[in-house]
Amino acid sequence: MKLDRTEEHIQNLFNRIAPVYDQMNDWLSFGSHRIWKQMAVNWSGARPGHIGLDLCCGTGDLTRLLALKVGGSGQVVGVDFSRQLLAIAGDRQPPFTLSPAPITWVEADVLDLPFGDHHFDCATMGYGLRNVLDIPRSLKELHRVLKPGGTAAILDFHRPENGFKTFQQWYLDRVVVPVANTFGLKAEYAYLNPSLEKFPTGPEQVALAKEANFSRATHYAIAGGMMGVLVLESGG
Ligand SMILES: C/C(=C\Cc1cc(O)c2ccccc2c1O)CCC[C@H](C)CCC[C@H](C)CCCC(C)C
Ligand SMILES: C[S@@+](CC[C@H](N)C(=O)[O-])C[C@H]1O[C@@H](n2cnc3c(N)ncnc32)[C@H](O)[C@@H]1O
Repeated sequence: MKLDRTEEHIQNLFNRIAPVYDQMNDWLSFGSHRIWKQMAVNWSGARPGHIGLDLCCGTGDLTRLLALKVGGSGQVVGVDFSRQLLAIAGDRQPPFTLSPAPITWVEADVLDLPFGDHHFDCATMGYGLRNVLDIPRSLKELHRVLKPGGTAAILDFHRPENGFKTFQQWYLDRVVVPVANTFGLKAEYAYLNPSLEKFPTGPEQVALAKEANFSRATHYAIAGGMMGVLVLESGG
């Protein structure tokens, strides 16, 4: 399947799936995506009082988890260029809990962030890196806005090199796409499988992070290798 890769195409795709995005993720992963997102936030290095950034925040799942981590003395910014997903994020109340950090929602392109250099202590990016048009530029922007010693965790799909690869391909094509089709979103979800073919492997992501001047980069395969988390440190 040829990927029509323009920013406007990606933006429109996510604006179209916005009404069912969260529900589809919960149904199709049996809620497991929430565990994977919590793992990414736990690996992000976020601490109380930090200024945190969630890139490609969508409806704000990781943004709210980051807000819980940095707490009332911290701040969190969620960035996305899908106005429809951001609207859902802004409407959702954080889960009842003690003083999560205030969240600011920003509609912007993560390839051209509207923030100064070295502003954030920590960052997350959940299922965004595979969808940006320029992965090296996205990593360089992330490095630019992180403080020296800042940390980040990037969660996304991972193409396993084990028996789960066949299962993952089957599940995406034979379960995810037919369910999406019931909402008239067959093409939008059919994009998933081929997008994995082009996505850099864990070791390739580590190499790209080093080229973006991150001092430390480690990739952890999770969920049987069907997902992965790239953990970064921006260096002194
Ligand atoms: C939260 C998840 C995916 C987010 C996501 C990312 C994208 O790039 C998309 C592109 C186009 C349309 C939608 C998305 C999108 O939702 C991961 C969970 C949801 C997945 C749709 C389901 C993935 C299932 C795994 C391959 C296998 C799950 C095994 C299991 C626990 C039975
Ligand atoms: C699969 S969703 C992930 C949403 C959320 N992080 C989560 O884990 O559920 C991918 C998100 O990336 C956003 N996105 C893709 N490219 C972007 C870009 N260049 N700038 C800002 N947002 C972008 C899309 O609008 C979409 O909200």
